[in-house]
Amino acid sequence: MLGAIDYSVIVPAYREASNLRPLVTRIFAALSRIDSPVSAGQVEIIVVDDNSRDGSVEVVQALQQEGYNVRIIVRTTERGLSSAVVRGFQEAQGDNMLCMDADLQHPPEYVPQMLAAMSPTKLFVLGTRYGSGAGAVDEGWPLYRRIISNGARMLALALTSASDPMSGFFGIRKEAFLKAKNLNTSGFKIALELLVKAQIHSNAIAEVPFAFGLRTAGESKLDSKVMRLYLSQLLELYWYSYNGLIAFAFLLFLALIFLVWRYLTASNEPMMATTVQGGGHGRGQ
Ligand SMILES: Nc1nc2c(ncn2[C@@H]2O[C@H](COP(=O)(O)OP(=O)(O)O[C@H]3O[C@H](CO)[C@@H](O)[C@H](O)[C@@H]3O)[C@@H](O)[C@H]2O)c(=O)[nH]1
Repeated sequence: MLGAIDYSVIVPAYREASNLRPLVTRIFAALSRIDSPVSAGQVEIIVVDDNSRDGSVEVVQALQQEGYNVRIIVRTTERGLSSAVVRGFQEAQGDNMLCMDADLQHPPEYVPQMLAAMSPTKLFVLGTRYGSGAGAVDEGWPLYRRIISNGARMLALALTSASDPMSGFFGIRKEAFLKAKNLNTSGFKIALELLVKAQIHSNAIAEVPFAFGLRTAGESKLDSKVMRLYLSQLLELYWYSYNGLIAFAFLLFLALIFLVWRYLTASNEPMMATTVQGGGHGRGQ
């Protein structure tokens, strides 16, 4: 008979069929080690999949047959990373809830330590890619990815004392999650959203440095839409935290960045002669 589930690991997943088996088996192998502070029987894994139709359901069913405590929620009417995480938290049985990517960039071997770091006084655990003990964050990343990642992190520094609010490897206690109202789930950065809206103070955050792995299967969903969503989420959080004036200053700052970006990209574009026939749908400049 299964004992009480104290810990829930939520895995948002879109087209991650090839990563689910190694993810689940490695998590439970880590929990089964003699030195694990949390035992495997206390843990459930919930995969929240947005109708990938890539065999993910069958992989999870096979793992269930083998005795792993894992289930999959398939959403057919909703899409998006943050809303998938929130759905998983809503379904979780455990009072301690961890979120991690399916793609093995968040090492499954850190799961026991991350779970055990949560307590009634440590309401939030953050897997951080910065600080001592973390591997080189951006090793192997292309330059543009490094600039985006560091720029995004700096813009969030005024909202939280957490060292890596962009991280998707984090945990939250259920009582803190329930305190967060009006969550904006349209973007990718649900950890930042929860840190601000659940009003997590710095002394309630436990940080666990980890080495961010490289994705070896499947594809990243990071694109320019994700970045736009992040900027609008930041604006809303500045408004939420500081009210009008600073949010307005931040908006001006964003407008300035946009203008500089337009200027730089326009000066790199080749000169082209464009002929638009009458009635066309060209985006005139
Ligand atoms: N259900 C669902 N899952 C999604 C969706 N989009 C992405 N995911 C899942 O969310 C996880 C992260 O998505 P990636 O596409 O792998 O993200 P990334 O670009 O590698 O971004 C990583 O770095 C960020 C910090 O720079 C992190 O914030 C992010 O969580 C992730 O770790 C993966 O498990 C992916 O399958 C979606 O629309 N729906």
